[in-house]
Amino acid sequence: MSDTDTLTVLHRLSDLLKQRRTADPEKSYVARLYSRGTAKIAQKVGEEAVELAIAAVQGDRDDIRGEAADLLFHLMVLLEDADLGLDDVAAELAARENLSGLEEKRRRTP
Ligand SMILES: N=c1c2ncn([C@@H]3O[C@H](COP(=O)(O)OP(=O)(O)OP(=O)(O)O)[C@@H](O)[C@H]3O)c2ncn1[C@@H]1O[C@H](COP(=O)(O)O)[C@@H](O)[C@H]1O
Repeated sequence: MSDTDTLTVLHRLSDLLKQRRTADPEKSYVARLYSRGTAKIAQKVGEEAVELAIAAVQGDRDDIRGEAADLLFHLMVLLEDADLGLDDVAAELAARENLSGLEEKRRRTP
């Protein structure tokens, strides 16, 4: 696998986000986010999601790519802050395989 392979990049970032838990907030953006707390991290995820949504509507693919990276990065910080990782999310998605979203909604709605 190459250094830019999708899963390799995500795992490398995931490992870095773990290491940053004990880093100096003066020297690391991620450590600063952790030190500002869960509400601040959640706020950043919300902001980045809105920025991505706006980029999607405007339709500039470079902007969409950049904003999607910002959102994914901050989402991974949020997961690490919650003691969760991409593996947990992948397991959730795997459990949903073979069940259509429409069928899931039908089962949920009385
Ligand atoms: N992928 C990213 C990444 N993407 C975006 N960002 C930062 O996210 C910030 C978002 O910009 P904003 O203006 O919204 O942030 P802000 O001004 O601090 O926000 P407010 O506090 O004012 O709300 C910018 O500072 C970006 O540089 C990232 N910072 C770090 N990483 C990765 O995380 C690693 C560890 O980073 P450090 O912890 O800083 O060493 C890096 O090596 C990168 O791999």
